[in-house]
Amino acid sequence: MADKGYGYEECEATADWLLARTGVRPAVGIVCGSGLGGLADMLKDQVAFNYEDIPNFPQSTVHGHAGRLVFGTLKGRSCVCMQGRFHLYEGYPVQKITLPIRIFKLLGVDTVMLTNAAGGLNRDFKVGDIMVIKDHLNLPGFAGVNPLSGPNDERFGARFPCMSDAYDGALRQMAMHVGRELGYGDFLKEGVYCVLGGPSFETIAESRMLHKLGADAVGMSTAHEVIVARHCGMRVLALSLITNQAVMDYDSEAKANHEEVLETGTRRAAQLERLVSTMVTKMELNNNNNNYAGDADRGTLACQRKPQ
Ligand SMILES: O=P(O)(O)O[C@H]1O[C@H](CO)[C@@H](O)[C@H]1O
Ligand code: HPA
Repeated sequence: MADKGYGYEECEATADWLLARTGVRPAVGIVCGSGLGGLADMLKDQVAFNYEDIPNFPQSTVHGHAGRLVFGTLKGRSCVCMQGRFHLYEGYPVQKITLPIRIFKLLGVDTVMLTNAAGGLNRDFKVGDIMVIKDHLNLPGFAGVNPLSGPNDERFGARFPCMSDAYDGALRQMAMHVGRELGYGDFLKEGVYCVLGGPSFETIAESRMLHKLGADAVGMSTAHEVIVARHCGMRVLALSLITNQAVMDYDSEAKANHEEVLETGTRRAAQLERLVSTMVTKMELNNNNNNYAGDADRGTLACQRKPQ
């Protein structure tokens, strides 16, 4: 594994390289979805690195993914933010696109907040809705494309990690609560995200099938990152911005396109940023009073056995 460029030693070398260049010790790691890179601009006292300068890091190739790793503070809490993520369709192995999540872990992150742009499959969803992800369907995983494939390194986590608790219940509850408090009740939803390999958008038959399988939204990211984050014991919150309706009628004239995805991102960016930043504030407060203590640790202990 190590010779492929995404083993423990590579992650450690990258984490050490970053830690030597910033005093920020992040507790929260944020991943920005397509068109949602403005989240990184919320960080104060920034120390930023271009992906091309970071050893072992993949390069962003997708419009709407700037390719910068930004350290800083959000309402006083130390964070690191990926302004741009990697996708299977960019040609990287799934282990490489999720490498930054393992680097988050080695930087000291314990909570990962992921965002993405997704197509709505649930007919009750509208463009502009924010969906708190409660579960996922990993379709590439059905074909053996799983970031944990290959030798397992116990320093990250167990061979067979549990995924029934992938999306932290307390954080989801907090997102719904904070969202309603911010007045987002009308466009805040909960649902199941389905990841596909992309880059082609879905056919009508595929969208209908995914909906029948129980997916509320479809995209080309996130689930792999979640699997890796949970494998190494971080707790996870993930939010989808419904940027377009998946086309499900043969009469429809609509055509999915990346420009619409980015436009919707721009329109809802401020609200999404506010939701994320308010949550970070509350998490900090609740570290003291435990109201929103995540269930990740319990889940991890239940699911992972330490090497004997
Ligand atoms: O999941 P993010 O990175 O937000 O991007 C989504 O937007 C792109 C399609 O427009 C795809 O890459 C899809 O996964
Ligand atoms: N399908 C897949 N990925 C997406 C979509 C979609 O409709 N919208 C944004 N990302």
